[in-house]
This record gives sequence, structure tokens and C-alpha cells, in this order.
Amino acid sequence: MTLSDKYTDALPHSPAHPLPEDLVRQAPKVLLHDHLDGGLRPRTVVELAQEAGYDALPTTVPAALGEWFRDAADSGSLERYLETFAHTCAVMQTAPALFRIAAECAEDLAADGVVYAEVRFAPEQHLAAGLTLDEVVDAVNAGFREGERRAAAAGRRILVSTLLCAMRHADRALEIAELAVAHRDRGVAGFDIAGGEIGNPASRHAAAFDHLRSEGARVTVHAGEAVGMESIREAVLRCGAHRIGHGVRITDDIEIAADGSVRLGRLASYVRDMRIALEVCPTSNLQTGAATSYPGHPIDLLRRLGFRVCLNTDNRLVSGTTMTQEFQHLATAFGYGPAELEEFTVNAAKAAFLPFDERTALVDEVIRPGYARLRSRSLGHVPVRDAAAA
Ligand SMILES: O=c1[nH]cnc2c1ncn2[C@H]1C[C@H](O)[C@@H](CO)O1
Ligand SMILES: [Zn+2]
Repeated sequence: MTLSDKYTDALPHSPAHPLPEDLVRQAPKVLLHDHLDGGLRPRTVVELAQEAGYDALPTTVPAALGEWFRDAADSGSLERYLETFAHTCAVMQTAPALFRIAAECAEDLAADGVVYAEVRFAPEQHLAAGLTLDEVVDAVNAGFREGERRAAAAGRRILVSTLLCAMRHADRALEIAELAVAHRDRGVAGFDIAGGEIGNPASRHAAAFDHLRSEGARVTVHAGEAVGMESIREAVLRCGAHRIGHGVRITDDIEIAADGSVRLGRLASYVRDMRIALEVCPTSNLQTGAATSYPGHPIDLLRRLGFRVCLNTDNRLVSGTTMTQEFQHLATAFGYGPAELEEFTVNAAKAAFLPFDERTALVDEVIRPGYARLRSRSLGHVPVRDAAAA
């Protein structure tokens, strides 16, 4: 029995009741954890592979390729999940390819109702055809601006910021940290470290994190996905992470007694007290073995305990998901209604690597009015939790 199974048993929780999909799609959403190289359109992968002469794709039928990614990544292992990115990175080696992929990313997110996104990628993985790190970042940012323009022309408002990832197993973290600082007034909102967690401690890249700290840069760290508390402790206390990518294994530091009383250890308390956001990605967690099922996922436990939890896609292609689908899974698993969707969205906006006045404007001028409109339109929908209480 997992900790959240136990907690679910201790607290009565609502039966399944999916929210209407179009309602979820139209709700304004904020996405902080989405990988550019994990979210390509399958058709784009096929077309760019043809252009680049890359003939190692498992299939060139777009729908079948989408299924292949999801199935291949569905192994219970983060390492095998990450192997699938060889195919996407292979077609992301020129400025026009990066521009196209970034523009389509912004368009797809806007069509899914995302109003603000931070999209990440590892520049060092896009140098094989001779681009420089600066050229990679410039091409992606130009693509995001184009995608924002196309979305606006279609009547959808979205703003996309970039996060630059270093890779845990590689040795370019300081260079990428410097790159993130150099581009911070030109579309780059912060730094992340990704890749295989086991055997690759983030603390090995202390020089990068020291540089980021001394420059006052914003930092998120993938941690607590394949490794538990030790990895989260490092991320927060040694690397200075303002947010944690995944972080779901923080439950290792939470105890629930038979009578339902809850005790947080020192690390879990620190994360909650300091409002360090957990960028939770449920579907990805099921694929990599960080969680066992949607109803057994610790996101609901963490939310109820007051952690700053937000909901994310991680990799829309590799995990075969969208923000709308992630919300739908939780609505079904936990009986969530618009109030919980709004809560996750406000949490994400508060944790965004945007200036304070822009975060406030996002909450007050976009999210709150958006959910108020939604509530007035969705009076017909009564979440089971509310119906039971009525
Ligand atoms: O969930 C993840 N954990 C660790 N690394 C990840 C995850 N999803 C994607 N990545 C890696 C693979 C990509 O090539 C890289 C940069 O986006 O980040
Ligand atoms: Zn990730």
C-alpha cells in the first residue's frame, strides 16, 4: 500500500466524475513543466526526419508514431522513458526545425487553453549540425514569438517563456547556467537540470548552481522522481531550487498515523513552509514508475496538506497527454471540479518565473475572471463532492 493509498483510505474521497472536456479545455491554464523535445507533433517528427534524412524512426505513420512514443515510454523506468528522446532530438538540429517546433508548441498549448507556459529544453542536445548554443536559444525563442502571434491571430492569448536545461549526466551545466543568465532578458526565465536521476546527483554541478545563485537567477530542478528525499534535499538546500520538477517522493518524509493524523518531517516541512512548488506530472509518473495509478497518485494528498502543487504535462508526445487530459484524469480519480482546477492554476501562476507584477496580473486579470466566467457557464455541472454535501 502506498502512502497516498493509505491517506485515501483515511479520508473519504469522492467517486469518479469526469468534468466536461470542453469546459476543462476552455479554462485558463498555466503550465510550468513541459519539455520542447518531448512535445512535438508526430507529423512534424515524420516530416523533419524526411528532410534531415533521419531514417531510424520506428514508423513514419504519424498516428502510429504517437502511439509508439507513449508505449515505449511506458516501461516503469525513467532511463527507458528518456531513451525515446533520441528520435526527437535527431530532428531538432537546425534553426528552421527548432523554430517550427517552438511555434507549433505555442500554438498547441494555446489551443489547449494554456495562457502562460514555461517550456524547457537542453540546448546542448541541439548542436550536432553545427549550431551554437546562442543560435539554438535564439531559434527557439523566435519560434515561440511566432507561435504566440499565430495563437493571437486565432483569438487565443498565450505567453511562452523558456527554461534552459542542463543534463545531469553531462558536464556542461555551468555553461548552460551562464547561457540562461545571458538570455534572461530575452525570453529565458530560468534554469533546470534534467536527465537520469539515479547515479547523477545534482550537487555534482555545484559550480552552475553557485553561479545562478550569485546572479539571482530562477532555478527548478528535476528531483524526487526516480530518487527520493536525498535528491530533493540536495535540490532545495544545496542547489537553491525555487521549484522542484516532480518532487512526488517528498511523501517519503510524510507519515500518516492510523488515526489519520499527519506528521511532516523536516524536509517536507521546509518545502511546504518555503512554498517551493512541486511541478507534478501524473501521467509521466505512471510511465516512469514514480506513481502507481491516478487514484493512488500523491498529488491529492500533497494538495490537501497545503503544498504548492501545480499540474503539468512533462512531455505531451512521449506521455501522450495534454493539460486538459491531465486535469481530466484527476477529475475522474478525485472528483475534482472547477475549484480544484483553479487552485492548481493559481498555484502555478504564483510559482511562475515571471516578475511579481506580471504574476499578479496573470492571477487577477486572466485566471480569476476566466474561472468566474466558467462557473457561470457550468452551473449545470455539479461535482459529486458538492452534490453529496447538498
Ligand atoms: O521527467 C523527466 N525527468 C528527467 N529528465 C527528463 C524528463 N522528461 C524529459 N527529460 C529530459 C529529456 C530531454 O531530452 C531533456 C531536455 O528537455 O530532459
Ligand atoms: Zn520533466
